[in-house]
Amino acid sequence: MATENKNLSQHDLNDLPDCSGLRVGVVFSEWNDEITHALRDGAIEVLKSQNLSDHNIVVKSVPGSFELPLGAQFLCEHDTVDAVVCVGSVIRGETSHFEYVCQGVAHGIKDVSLKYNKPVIFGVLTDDNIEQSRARAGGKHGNKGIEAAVAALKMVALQMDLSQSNY
Ligand SMILES: Nc1c(NC[C@H](O)[C@H](O)[C@H](O)CO)[nH]c(=O)[nH]c1=O
Ligand SMILES: CC(=O)[C@@H](O)COP(=O)(O)O
Repeated sequence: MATENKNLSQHDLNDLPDCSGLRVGVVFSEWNDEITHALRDGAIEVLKSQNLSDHNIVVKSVPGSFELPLGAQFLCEHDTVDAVVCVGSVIRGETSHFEYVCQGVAHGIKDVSLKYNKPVIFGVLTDDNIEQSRARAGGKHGNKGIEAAVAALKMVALQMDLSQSNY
């Protein structure tokens, strides 16, 4: 569903189980920090709204979006997080570097998620210009950081449900 004219950050978390015992990492990149800080803060807002303690929201930064997968892997390797939310902002420049960064971070995040068998969420904006980014980091199209944190909690709930079911 295209984002155009839609706020995709509207969500219903009422069907989530108690999240107060969860520990979730938020890894954000420093490139385009006007955008990434808004995404980061939106993600943290969701986690706090679901009663995660400040101690259990592990916030780390990396230089750029290309480093998000390794930052997430560091957390999975050295911490007991139940999920990791990765947020970044990649904005197209003059060269094909944009394509390589976007592909690398998308595949990298997916790979870490599967390697550690836990939700590692792709909350990375891949925009043609800063206006598109602003619209998706708290503007008319919502906040992709919120969406990413919602996805993380829903995937943890799914994993916990299936691990406890006696099928
Ligand atoms: N141009 C953007 C970058 N570029 C930097 C890379 O992400 C990476 O840090 C560098 O290639 C060293 O490995 N990163 C963003 O997050 N956003 C951009 O728009
Ligand atoms: C996504 C990027 O790395 C890009 O913003 C860098 O800009 P340029 O392609 O003009 O070097």
